[in-house]
Amino acid sequence: MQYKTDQEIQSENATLDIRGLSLDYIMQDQNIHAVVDLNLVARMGKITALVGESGSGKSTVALAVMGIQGKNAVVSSGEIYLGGTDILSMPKKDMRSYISNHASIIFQDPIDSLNPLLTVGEQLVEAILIHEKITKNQARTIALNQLLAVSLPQPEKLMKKYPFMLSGGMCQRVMIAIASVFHPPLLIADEPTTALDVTIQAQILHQLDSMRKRDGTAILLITHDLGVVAEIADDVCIMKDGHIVESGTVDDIFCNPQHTYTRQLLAAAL
Ligand SMILES: Nc1ncnc2c1ncn2[C@@H]1O[C@H](COP(=O)(O)OP(=O)(O)OP(=O)(O)O)[C@@H](O)[C@H]1O
Ligand code: NI
Repeated sequence: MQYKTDQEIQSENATLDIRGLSLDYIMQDQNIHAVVDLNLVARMGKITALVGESGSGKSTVALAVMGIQGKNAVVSSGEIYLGGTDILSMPKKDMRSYISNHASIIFQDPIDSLNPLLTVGEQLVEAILIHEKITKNQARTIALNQLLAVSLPQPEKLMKKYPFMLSGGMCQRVMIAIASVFHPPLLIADEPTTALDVTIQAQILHQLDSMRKRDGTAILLITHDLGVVAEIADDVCIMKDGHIVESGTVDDIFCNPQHTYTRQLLAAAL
């Protein structure tokens, strides 16, 4: 019998498996080492929280996985396995469509993420038609169901509305509906509730959790909020200055933190 290494065991069920990723932003007078030799796994049907102070490199990781990092970003080493394939080794043109079939991202500011000139219905139908060869009417039916799935009432009316007519919480639900329309194996949520009222935050997190349960989506949740992490995450990665300083299950991190920085974060959150 062959024994598996820790890395192999960790990689099983890994929808996202980042190995040794280093990414620099090239600036005129200096290079910023935004991500340094980073390893991170997001598992199917689980929520992995990526936590760290502002500027530690969390969003850079998210953008790199989506292939939408800034033009001045250079990956100097590492692999990003998405659904088992290293996206960094793909030709650029294949990479874009591969990523869009495997991953979605939602951001902090849902209103900015929607197109102000199109109705909710038009944007949802458009997103559906990108992924499925069906008629507009069929796409409309799916769109209505998607809105119901994120607990938005009166979806018929909502389809005709423009983003500015909705609250921030409703916009974020619409974003989740759009992001989950093709049941992506991976959803990245980059501080999805930071801009929302506390009461709405819990509802949005609940939507992400039901997506994980319903579709088996692996969710990478970027957040500052350790309370949210304790409540909803399965795994946690603690990031500082471009490095993952510690990772483990929620129990590992909260009950038995190894790194000084993790202890400081926990102490600050009490
Ligand atoms: N396009 C860019 N060009 C140059 N530097 C950048 C660029 N984007 C980000 N940075 C720098 O890279 C580092 C990591 O930024 P990043 O946005 O990934 O951090 P973050 O952890 O998401 O922070 P926050 O919690 O504030 O969102 C920071 O020093 C930031 O200033
Ligand atoms: Ni960020």
